[in-house]
Amino acid sequence: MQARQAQVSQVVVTASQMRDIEGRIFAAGMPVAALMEKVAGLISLRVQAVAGSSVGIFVGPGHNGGDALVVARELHFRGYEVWLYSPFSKFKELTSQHLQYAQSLGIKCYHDVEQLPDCDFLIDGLFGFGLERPITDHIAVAINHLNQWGKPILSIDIPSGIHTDTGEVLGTAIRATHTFCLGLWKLAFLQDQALEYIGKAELIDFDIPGADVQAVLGNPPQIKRITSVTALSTLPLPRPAVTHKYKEGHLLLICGSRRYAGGAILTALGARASGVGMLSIAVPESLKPILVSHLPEALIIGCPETETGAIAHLQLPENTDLSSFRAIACGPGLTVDAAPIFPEVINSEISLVLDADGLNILADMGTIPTLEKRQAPTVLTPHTGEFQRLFPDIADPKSDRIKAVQEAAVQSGAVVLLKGARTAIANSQGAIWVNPESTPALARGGSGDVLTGLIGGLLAQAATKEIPVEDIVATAAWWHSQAGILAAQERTELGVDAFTLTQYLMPVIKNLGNN
Ligand SMILES: NC(=O)C1=CN([C@@H]2O[C@H](COP(=O)(O)OP(=O)(O)OC[C@H]3O[C@@H](n4cnc5c(N)ncnc54)[C@H](O)[C@@H]3O)[C@@H](O)[C@H]2O)[C@@H](O)CC1
Ligand SMILES: [K+]
Repeated sequence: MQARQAQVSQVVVTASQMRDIEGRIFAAGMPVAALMEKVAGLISLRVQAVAGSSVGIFVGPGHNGGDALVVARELHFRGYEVWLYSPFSKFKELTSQHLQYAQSLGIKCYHDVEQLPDCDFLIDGLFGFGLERPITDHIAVAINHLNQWGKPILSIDIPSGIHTDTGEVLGTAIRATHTFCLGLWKLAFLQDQALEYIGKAELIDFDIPGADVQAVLGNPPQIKRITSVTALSTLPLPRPAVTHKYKEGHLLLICGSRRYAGGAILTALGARASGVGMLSIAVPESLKPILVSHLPEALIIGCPETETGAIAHLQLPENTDLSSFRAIACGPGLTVDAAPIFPEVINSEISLVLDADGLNILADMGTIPTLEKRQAPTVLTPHTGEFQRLFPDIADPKSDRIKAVQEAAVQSGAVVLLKGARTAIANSQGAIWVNPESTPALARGGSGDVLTGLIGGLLAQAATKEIPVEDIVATAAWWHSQAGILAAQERTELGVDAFTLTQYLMPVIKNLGNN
């Protein structure tokens, strides 16, 4: 049972994949009406957990409307006052039958939204994954009207008007306070632009057979949600009983400038929290004392600096070159004046994480031709603005972030992590991880630096193991956001400065009982 839940919670589908999965279930003999009855029964149980005794239910022409009508009937029998609103005159057959039966029970159906009586909450069953074109005319007017009521709205499957795959608003959309996603997570639930319409999201598992999911999505599926199970499986825990510091990875950070000393410290604290065996930090010479005072365990490499206080060139200790390290993380606080060190960094033959000014310098050099020279794995961690500078020829990440990050990874050969409310990570084969939980508390200067250090530290520890780089990057993204969530729970969303965030990384893992 738990294994099934763990599997279902990782799965993400598009509308067409959901339709194919549904088609297989029906072809195998499950009656359509029986499935609707089962699913809507589960929804009505969840609805009853919401306060209120009178409900307005919006009914669409397809099976989303059919679900809504079964819920209406169930709530009616449970003693709720139920009113229906439907602007349609034609319905799919099953939906039409449910409407007829609901009306025979005395449940009123209004065609004009203005006639719908005042009620405690609303249920949206206008459109599900069958929405195929923008909502216009009187339906759009009605949706805008309902949004202004200020009542809780519970959407069935997806808020009506949201594109199931891209999360775009097609014309207009219901702003739900709560959405019950049916069967499997739809892609829109992982697209930033849909989040403010979805409200609190909940999956209603209705026992879709794993074989049907696998037959349609493949094994492993191309898009996966990161969960605590997937994240923990790649963490370097437990450590082997016999080991030593170099076996647990040696990470080189290249970061900081006279102007941005804090970025170097935060990156280093993120790396420290990863548990990495050895940490070396290359900074401009003048930053050395402050780094030493914050990270007494690290080896601080003071480098000659430019007039502006950036690293002028990498001056590694004697008998050391870049191949002495297992991974490099480079960028936070560097300023673009550190560009002259880049050819050496890019030519290194170990895993490389680039962030912040590291990405800006890469964009100036030309992302794709520059990365072609690299043999070892590269990880890029842009936010939307950096992404657009790195990949000016790729479709706007604002309209479909998941497609954009996928294209960027395929074209560049790098593992690309696109930061956002739902951070997405893609590899060069187009496989994607999306982080399904985060907090706006992390929208704060310096939290990205912490992530860069954390990714670098985990990569350095994993360098000799056969864990795909994108899995490690996904784990770091999950860990980082869970620390933000935990910190926000204890300190509010205003209390999660980047330093505080570093202090919550360990408790996340400890809470899971895996120390
Ligand atoms: N996938 C599954 O396994 C299950 C699906 N069920 C429900 O079925 C839904 C999908 O049902 P349908 O395929 O019937 O699709 P929908 O109910 O989402 O809507 C499709 C209907 O809306 C019309 N339509 C689409 N866009 C429109 C627009 N912009 N303006 C006006 N009309 C528009 C179409 O012509 C069609 O009649 C799911 O979202 C879910 O609620 C559940 O009943 C049971 C299980
Ligand atoms: K809906």
